[in-house]
Amino acid sequence: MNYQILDKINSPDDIKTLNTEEIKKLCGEIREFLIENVSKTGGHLAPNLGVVELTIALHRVFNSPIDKIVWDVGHQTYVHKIITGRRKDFHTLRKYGGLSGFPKFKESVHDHFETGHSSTSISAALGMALAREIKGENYNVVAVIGDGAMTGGMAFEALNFAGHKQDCRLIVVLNDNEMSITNNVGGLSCYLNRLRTDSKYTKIKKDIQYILNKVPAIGGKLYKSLERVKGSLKYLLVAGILFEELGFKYLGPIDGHNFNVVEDTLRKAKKVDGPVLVHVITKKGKGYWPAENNPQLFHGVGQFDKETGRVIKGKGISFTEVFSKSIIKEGERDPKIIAITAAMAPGTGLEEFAQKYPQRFFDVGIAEQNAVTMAAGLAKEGMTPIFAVYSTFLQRGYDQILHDVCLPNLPVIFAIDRAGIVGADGETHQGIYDIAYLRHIPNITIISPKDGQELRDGIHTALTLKMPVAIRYPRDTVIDEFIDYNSPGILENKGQVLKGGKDVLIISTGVTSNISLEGAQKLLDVGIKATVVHFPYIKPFDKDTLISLAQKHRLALVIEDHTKIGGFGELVSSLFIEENINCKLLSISLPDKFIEHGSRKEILDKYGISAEGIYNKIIKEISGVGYGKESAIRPVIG
Ligand SMILES: Cc1ncc(C[n+]2csc(CCOP(=O)(O)OP(=O)(O)O)c2C)c(N)n1
Ligand SMILES: CC(=O)[C@@H](O)[C@H](O)COP(=O)(O)O
Ligand SMILES: [Mg+2]
Repeated sequence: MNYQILDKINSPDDIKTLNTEEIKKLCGEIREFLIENVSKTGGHLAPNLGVVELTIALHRVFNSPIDKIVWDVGHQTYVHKIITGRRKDFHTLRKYGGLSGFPKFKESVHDHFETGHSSTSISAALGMALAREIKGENYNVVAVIGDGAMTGGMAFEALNFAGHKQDCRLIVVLNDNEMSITNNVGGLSCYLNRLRTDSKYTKIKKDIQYILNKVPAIGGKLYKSLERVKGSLKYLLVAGILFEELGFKYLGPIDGHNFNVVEDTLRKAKKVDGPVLVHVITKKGKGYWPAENNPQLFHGVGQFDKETGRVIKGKGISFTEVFSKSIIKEGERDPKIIAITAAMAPGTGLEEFAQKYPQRFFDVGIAEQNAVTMAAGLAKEGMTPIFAVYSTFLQRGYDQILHDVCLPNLPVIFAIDRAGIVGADGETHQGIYDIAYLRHIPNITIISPKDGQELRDGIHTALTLKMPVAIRYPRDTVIDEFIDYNSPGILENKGQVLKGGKDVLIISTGVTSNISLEGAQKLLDVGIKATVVHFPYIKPFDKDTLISLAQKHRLALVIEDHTKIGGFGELVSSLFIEENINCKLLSISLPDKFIEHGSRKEILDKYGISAEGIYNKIIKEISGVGYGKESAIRPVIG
């Protein structure tokens, strides 16, 4: 597709010379380009449609890469990427080996801070601005943060300190579209809403001015006192008083789609000698009616038909859907069950529970630390809280899990979705550290179901244990056709032999046990009989089953969709050593590096977490040294 203006834009300098008409045209072309491309690749369409004018204005007013623009979350940087020379690669967005959906140093000098988790931009920008002061350099640092991200605690930690540093120029642009993924929540959101809509300040100011104009003869004292009242209004009603009191000069609220107003206000902010916050009002999904009408659906969307806006649905039932149905059933059974989300109700499957039990559902905003300790408080008072959260985002609440839940042994359930490789979101979102960050905490139980029924039973079991329990499951579909939601069983903490063999023992947990079975089948095709054992609990761990099976084999393989360090494999290998098991143990897990984006299957295959990977690992071992004619497994191939 050809674009009259966009085709000429290869760097931020190319937009600095455009006139207002050309900019308007460019905004339309960028929206067209986004819809066209994201309809094919999937991605964060609505957030990006909402920041077209803002992004262009930022790159016209500020001079990246000398000036530093730091985005919050970073899911709304597609326009930034288009302007900074990456348009030609947009067909590779979120694809293996292609453009990331988030800022990456390796992609561009204009990506000034890497991100993917919320509420970090002000802290990062503040650090960069302080460095500038210390080095005696002179450039602008701008944080661009959404109203959802502003509900994250660390944003306030940063505002608190930045506002105090009156000698440190920092520009914070608050992109307020009234949305997080769902409608934004909390007192801040209500306050921002008042700022958006409250014309009380301007009305009263006009009324006083009317009096002053109409009755100039009222003379000295009264006139002066009215003047003072008008002046002090600023402290009673001034828009942005919250930010002003924290030490920020507040500019706004302004229409984030009126390009000239945005550019003029950013130029004003640039001149402020100290911290300044620019409050920009935008519409999430602007310019594409399906996204404007449903910004939640188009926040992070799969492939869709751009003519109709119909999203192309994947096949099968997801683990999230199983959780969603399970929590409803448990909620019917136990009125003490409370569901908590940190701004992720749709992704974690809590929307139906929220509709059915609004009094027992809490969306705390992007505030995982608060979610964990609030759950601890609920549990302390006899409730049964379940915090549904992505593995990667639960990392934010580590200290609270340890100190506020597990140390006092309070019965909080962590429904950990997106555990394992997530795919397109890449490094910042992979759920591959939770075994490592949870298993060493005393009192915690970790359940790792292999299919939908085990997830259903695991949730029910967790609720009966009355102790801290984490249940981890992937961004994937379940393999079982029928799941009995009505009469869940108790998921026993016992290793399950899924397939009997004698030549090699394959050890796994969670959905990876299904891969183990596939690997065993590939080995059987060449005459190697593998035993497959699945452990539905990671902690406490059924070591008796492991030991008794390991003692009957000369070769074993442990496989997991988790980082090697601190993972399930290390648990198994430590037991082999402790129990002096005379069986060689191989392992397949993720290496000690950040794992790139691509589809979940592509990434699992790349790192050998697959039937192929199991087959190759075992065959290589058998065909290698030490398996001569006396070995338990004679080379059966080659
Ligand atoms: C710590 C953390 N928790 C949750 C998320 C998931 N998440 C990504 S974007 C988003 C909403 C962001 O809202 P806002 O900052 O207003 O940006 P908008 O999408 O409205 O432009 C959430 C909750 C995250 N990225 N990081
Ligand atoms: C940007 C962000 O953090 C979320 O939008 C995340 O991308 C959602 O992930 P899922 O698509 O797995 O729900
Ligand atoms: Mg928002």
